[in-house]
Amino acid sequence: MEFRTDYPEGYRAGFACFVGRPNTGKSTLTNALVGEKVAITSAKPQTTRHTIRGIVHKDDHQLILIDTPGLHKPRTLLGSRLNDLVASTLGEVDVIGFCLPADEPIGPGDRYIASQLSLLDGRTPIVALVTKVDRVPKDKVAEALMAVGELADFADVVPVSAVEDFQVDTVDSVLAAHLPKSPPLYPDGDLTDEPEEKMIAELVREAALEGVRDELPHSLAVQVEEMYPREGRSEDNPLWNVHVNLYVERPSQKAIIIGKGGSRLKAIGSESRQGIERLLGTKVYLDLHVKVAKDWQRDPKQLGRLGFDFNN
Ligand SMILES: Nc1nc2c(ncn2[C@@H]2O[C@H](COP(=O)(O)OP(=O)(O)OP(=O)(O)O)[C@@H](O)[C@H]2O)c(=O)[nH]1
Repeated sequence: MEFRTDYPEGYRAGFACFVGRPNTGKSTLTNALVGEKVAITSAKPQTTRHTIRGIVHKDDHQLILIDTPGLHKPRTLLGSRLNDLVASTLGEVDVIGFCLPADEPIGPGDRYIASQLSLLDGRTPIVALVTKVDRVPKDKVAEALMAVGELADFADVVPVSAVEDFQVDTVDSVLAAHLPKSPPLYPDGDLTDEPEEKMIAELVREAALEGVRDELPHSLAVQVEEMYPREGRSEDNPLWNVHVNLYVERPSQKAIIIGKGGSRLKAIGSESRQGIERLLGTKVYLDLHVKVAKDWQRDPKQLGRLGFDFNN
C-alpha cells in the first residue's frame, strides 16, 4: 500500500480511543467507523483483550482508532495490567470517545471512568458518545444526552447507533476535528496494523466464546503457535498450516471448549477457519489444541508467554 501524497491543505491525522464500561458498544462502533470487521464484538463483557487499531480514511483526515479494553477496577493481575495499558493509551491519544449506552442509566462504573478521565486534567479532549440510541424511544434520547452532559466537562456529546448506522459519520467528523494537522500516518487503505497472527487468534477466540458460560471469557487465552505453507503448496493448492493453542485455567473448562466427542472444538474450527481464510486469502488447514495453563491470569510468567506482557 502506498502513502497518499496528494492530501489536501489542512489534512488531519491522529489517534482516538474509546473508553467505557464493558458492553457499551466500543467494538461495534469501531467496526462501523472503519467499515470492516477489525475489532472483536461479543455480547459478553470484557472480551477485547488486545489493543486493536482500525483506521478510517477520509479525503481530509485519517482517524486511527485504538480499541482499548473496558476500563474497570482490577480484579486480577491481568486486570491491573489492562488498567495500566488503558492509562498509558489515554495519555497518548488526541481525543477520547467515552461510550455511554442510551438504554442504561449512568451508574458507578461510568462515574469511576469519569473520575479516571478527570486525572487527565483536560489535556485530552473527551467526546461523550451516547451509544445504542436505537434501543430507546426518541424522547428518551434527549434525556440520556442531558444526563450524560452533567457527568463531566465534555468537548461534545453525540448520540449514535452503530447498528443502524445513525450518526456514525458525525462521530467520525467530531473526533477528526480534534486531530492535529498532519500528513497521513498510515498508507492509504490500511485498515489495521495488527499482525495477522493476532487477528487469527482473535477470530478463534471469538468463535470459542460463542454460547459458553459467563466465567469462561476471562479464562481463555488464544495464541497462534506457528503458521507455514503446507508441503506441495502451489497456485492451485495454496494451503497453509495454522496451529493455534487455546489456553484455559482448569480441566473442566477444557472439557467445555472441546465439547462432547470434540463437537464444540470442531465447530470452533470450522467457524473461525472461514474468517482466517478470508484474512489470509488462501485455504488453511487449522489445527486447534486446548491446553490447561493453571491460573494463567495471576502468573506473570505465563501472562508474558501468552503475549500479555504489556510492559515490554
Ligand atoms: N441495538 C444496538 N446494539 C448495539 C449497538 N452497539 C453495540 N451493540 C451491542 O452491544 C453489545 C456489546 O457491544 P460491543 O461493541 O462488543 O461492546 P464493547 O464496549 O466493545 O464491549 P467490551 O469488549 O466488553 O468492552 C453487542 O451485543 C452489540 O451487538 C447499537 O448501536 N445498537
